[in-house]
Amino acid sequence: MSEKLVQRPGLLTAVYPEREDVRLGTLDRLMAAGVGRLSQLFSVRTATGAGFLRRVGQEEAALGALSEMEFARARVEIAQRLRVAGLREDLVARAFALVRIQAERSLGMRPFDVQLLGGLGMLHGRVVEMDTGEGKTLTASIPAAVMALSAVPVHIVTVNDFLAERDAEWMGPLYRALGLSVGVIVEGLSPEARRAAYACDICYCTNKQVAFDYLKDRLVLEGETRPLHMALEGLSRSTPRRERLLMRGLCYAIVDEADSVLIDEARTPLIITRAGDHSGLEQTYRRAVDIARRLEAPRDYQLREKEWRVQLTDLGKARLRRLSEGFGGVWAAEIHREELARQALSALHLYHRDKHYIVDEAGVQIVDEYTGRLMADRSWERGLHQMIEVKEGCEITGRQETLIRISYQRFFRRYLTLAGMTGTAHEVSGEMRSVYRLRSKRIPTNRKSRRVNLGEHHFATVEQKWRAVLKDVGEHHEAGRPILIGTQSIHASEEVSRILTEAGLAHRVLNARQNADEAHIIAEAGGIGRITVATNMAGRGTDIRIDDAVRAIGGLHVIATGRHDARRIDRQLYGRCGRQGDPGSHVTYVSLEDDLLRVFYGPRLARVIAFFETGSGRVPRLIGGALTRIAQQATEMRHSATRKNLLHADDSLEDLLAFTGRGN
Ligand SMILES: Nc1ncnc2c1ncn2[C@@H]1O[C@H](COP(=O)(O)OP(=O)(O)OP(=O)(O)O)[C@@H](O)[C@H]1O
Repeated sequence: MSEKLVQRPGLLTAVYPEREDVRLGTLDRLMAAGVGRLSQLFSVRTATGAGFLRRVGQEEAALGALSEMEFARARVEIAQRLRVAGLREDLVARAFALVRIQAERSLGMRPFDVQLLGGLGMLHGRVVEMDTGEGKTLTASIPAAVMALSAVPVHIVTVNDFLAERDAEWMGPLYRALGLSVGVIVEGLSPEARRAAYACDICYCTNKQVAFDYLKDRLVLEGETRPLHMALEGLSRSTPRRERLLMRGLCYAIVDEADSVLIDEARTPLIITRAGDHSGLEQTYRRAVDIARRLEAPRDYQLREKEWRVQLTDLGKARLRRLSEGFGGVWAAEIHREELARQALSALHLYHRDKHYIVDEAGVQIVDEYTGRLMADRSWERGLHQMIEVKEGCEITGRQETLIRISYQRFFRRYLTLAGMTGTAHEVSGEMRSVYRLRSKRIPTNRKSRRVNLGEHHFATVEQKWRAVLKDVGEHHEAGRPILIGTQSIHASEEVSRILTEAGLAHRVLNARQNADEAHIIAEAGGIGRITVATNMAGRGTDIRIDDAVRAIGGLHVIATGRHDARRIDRQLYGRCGRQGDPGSHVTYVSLEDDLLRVFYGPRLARVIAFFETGSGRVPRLIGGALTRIAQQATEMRHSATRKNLLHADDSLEDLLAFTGRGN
């Protein structure tokens, strides 16, 4: 049994007893003064593991025997003591017991031992890895409640509005019964509503909303964070800046799907902008796309999909010069001219409609490659977005002027204590440690997993893959089992939908274009005979519940119709079945024409495809498996290396995908 140091949030409240004072500026100041170090001096040791569970068990027996009145009194007393003494082991164990009892009473779920251990890990500022479906939502509520009882403002950060709302509503009765308030921040809330939600003891939000609100607060503070200055201002002005702040600082956060937020999104800069002047630029974008359409591969340029860039050849450069002769302005300078051409060629040939973006009445909207969701107010930088708009014949949006920016990586490092949870941490635990100084902890499953892996099947062409998928669907559908078919893009989901319709199989589709009914589709996806086709949207966080009738015939069957660049994303999809010890199975179908393999191996693959194409197109497992594994692992390593480089070179942020927050 090991012993761990625990930060003592009691100190924070002791220094600033008025909780309203624990504000952004104050906290930055506290951090600068080295509160982290100070609190370690006062820190206490908490046993982990079996000893802790035993202690919670004893406290639970004592608290459980109390009358309702006595229980309420005990709750107030625990909170008071936590506020004064901080997270002392005996108090933490008592608080955990309190939350466990209350969760059973308010939610009908008694946290399992493994959930208590997960909660303890997060209280220690760890990223806990708990298998998909093990109940992370309930697990997070335990450290959240304990921190909140100790008067530390808590943010629970989820990956989308849907989950933020769902989790806040689901866990709400528990918090309220503990005397804690709970708020939720979603897109489109007014500043007043935001302020009210952040003022709650526990606030559910998305990574994007919370980071933008932080940026807005920084704009209000205009870099001024000295508490003395702010106090004076409070006396002298009728509307001091402090009143205009949205949050109460960055104290303790639990990041759900930590690998997605802290790793996949780490390099995304968040930017607050104001409309800039783009007169004149519009013509430039149109000309760039026009010229790019006249350039030909491979003579004038080469597409380097693997490195995600376009390279102009010498012939292409000369042609570009001739085609832009007489345009003057930016076109006269070789470096700008070529940059414009490369951007326009990327817009035309690297970014594909219904994969990287969709076009609807709002114009060009980016689709997140990991979550499959639309990112309504995100745009590509350096004119790329505008050039895609030209390509698609949409109205060109204005170029924005940057007011302030931050990356997720920098933002999350500003929390006094950061914790996280995910079903898939181990592939990126090293990265999490080096970038965020976050250690990860693996929590065992509550019950033995009954998820069956039916393996990976390889086919030469996409056509042949779809045929095999259809056969698989037919077999499992006949048995009555609900089926979830995971696809890599909106386009692929619609292709599968077409094939199923032709085969006369009723189904529902969930993708960024058809998401109005998301909650309803998910609620029904586990029913007998249901077929659901989805993009990665049905990956993380989606809880497909099944009943006893479905359990009896083998549970949910998940069909992955390709492999993602990152193995974690595949594992998230498989995790939709076999939850909480339920039965379930998953199977993967891959074709040598899939993007992952096509991009990695390039034209070399054509000969292999031709060799296996005859008949059913089946590729022997040894060959197909090796080809897929090598491509996936190498791609994953390349992404990881790119991320590391980017994090070290902040300047490169300019080149990347950007949010353009539209402020309030
Ligand atoms: N202690 C418990 N007792 C009974 N049911 C529980 C308990 N904890 C969780 N569950 C159930 O387990 C299911 C999965 O919970 P949840 O969606 O939080 O899992 P998850 O770990 O977040 O999954 P994912 O990794 O897929 O997001 C839910 O239906 C929930 O009701």
